[in-house]
Amino acid sequence: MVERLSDEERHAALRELPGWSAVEGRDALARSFVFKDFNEAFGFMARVALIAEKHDHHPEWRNVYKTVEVVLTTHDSGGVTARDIDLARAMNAIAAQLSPR
Ligand SMILES: C[C@H](O)[C@H](O)[C@H]1CNC2=NC(N)=NC(=O)C2=N1
Repeated sequence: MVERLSDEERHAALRELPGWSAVEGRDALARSFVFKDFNEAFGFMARVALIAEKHDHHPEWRNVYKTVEVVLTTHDSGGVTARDIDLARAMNAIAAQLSPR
């Protein structure tokens, strides 16, 4: 099983992850992505889904129109691990490709 990150490791990782923050009362990370429209939001989810399957690591997420709310945690480990940091980084990269700011 993958080890949970320490508070220090999690904070250090979050500093390198624009848009992500720690969830209150739970060992998890969260970010909201807002896209141009539903098509972009769903395109984002489709791309992320392929990566999630490939790495066998899946987000908790919710889509409403052009917004995708994501929570990342490693269920098997009961908290945030390097697997969540990797997926968060991949999500930021995909989102940046879809709607560059
Ligand atoms: C059996 C399978 O490998 C596990 O259940 C995987 C699937 N996807 C997962 N996703 C997440 N976020 N955490 C996990 O612990 C996890 N475990």
